[in-house]
Amino acid sequence: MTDHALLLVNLGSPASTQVADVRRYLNQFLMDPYVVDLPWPLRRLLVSLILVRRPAQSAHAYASIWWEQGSPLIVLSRRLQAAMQAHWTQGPVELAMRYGEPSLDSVLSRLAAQGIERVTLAPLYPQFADSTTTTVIEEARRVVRTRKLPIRFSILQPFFDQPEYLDALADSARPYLQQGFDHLLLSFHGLPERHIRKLVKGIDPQHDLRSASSEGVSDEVLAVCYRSQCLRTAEAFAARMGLRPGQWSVSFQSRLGKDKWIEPYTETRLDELGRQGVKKLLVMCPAFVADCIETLEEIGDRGLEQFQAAGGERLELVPCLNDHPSWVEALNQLCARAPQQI
Ligand SMILES: C=CC1=C(C)c2cc3[nH]c(cc4nc(cc5[nH]c(cc1n2)c(C)c5CCC(=O)O)C(CCC(=O)O)=C4C)c(C)c3C=C
Ligand SMILES: [Fe+2]
Ligand SMILES: [Fe+2]
Repeated sequence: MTDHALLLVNLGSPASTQVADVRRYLNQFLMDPYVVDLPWPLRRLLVSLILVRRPAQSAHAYASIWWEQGSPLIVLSRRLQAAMQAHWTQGPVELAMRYGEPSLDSVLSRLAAQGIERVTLAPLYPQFADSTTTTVIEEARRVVRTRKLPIRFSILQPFFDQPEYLDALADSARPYLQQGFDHLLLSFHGLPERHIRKLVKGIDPQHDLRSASSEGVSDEVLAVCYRSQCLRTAEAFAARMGLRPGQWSVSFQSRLGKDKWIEPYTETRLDELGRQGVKKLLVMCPAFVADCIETLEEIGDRGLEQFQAAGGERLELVPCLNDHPSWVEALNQLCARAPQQI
């Protein structure tokens, strides 16, 4: 059978580091109601305000990490796509981005024109959030509906606690941990607390968004609570690596706007760790499967400066899974058991 495609989907990047391209990308990204979850008039107003200064700042940041072949996120995702093709024998392996190019619309239309009727859709996010997983699935469904494409989906489920993903994380990080370190910080992308509260309120309105551990969280809450899923990933990783309590901690990065985001903030932890006398800090970012502006610039550049200003000496960024062979194998196994949608 060669008519069953695998479609990897990541977030996407601006077309270039030009301010106009960054503004176009940020506008598409932030006007997504799953990302800025306000009614349209308020969303339009808030995003327009963000677009006054942010595009120039972000363009500068993108320019500092951009590669000759393009955005690291896209280049690394292409490498993963190429590596996956050797494992996925049921049909083509394609890559789409939720924002920017290649769009879900263009890739799904091309697959349908080639006669592909089954697609395993793989949102490349280990932990579930409406602003990442849900928006990919809904956009893919919208394209199929509006273009009347004869495509049926299987969908890769969030894999934050799956042994294949955790083993791949352990394999890719092990050489860095073996070199020795004073502390390991697992920095996940943040999320406004409101995004989680609205999902858990019908299940457990008292769910604690400050807890230090995912222990005792019910399966129902765990299924929708991004923060608990991040904690669960970190705890399982620490157990696999035999880390002692106090040797590692979790934080959340990339806060945007004035809303309350999930804590502790990575910025705060970098200051604390530097002041507490940590000299060699390892940072890994398990919410990202590919290195991107958030890992390379926010942690690798700005995070390092901040850590050193607080008294730290070395900050080593553990690369994301990218196209690590263990991850390629793991992703193939996870995708092979993705449930078919009705
Ligand atoms: C890993 C999961 C991610 C979640 C959850 C997420 C939520 C989220 N992000 C923003 C705002 C921005 N994120 C930006 C970059 C970015 N975000 C993710 C992943 C998640 N985002 C990735 C992989 C990237 C990198 C893109 C790249 O091209 O390298 C940016 C753009 C960069 C910048 O200007 O800082 C913004 C803005 C919100 C508001 C949000 C949840 C509500
Ligand atoms: Fe983001
Ligand atoms: Fe960021």
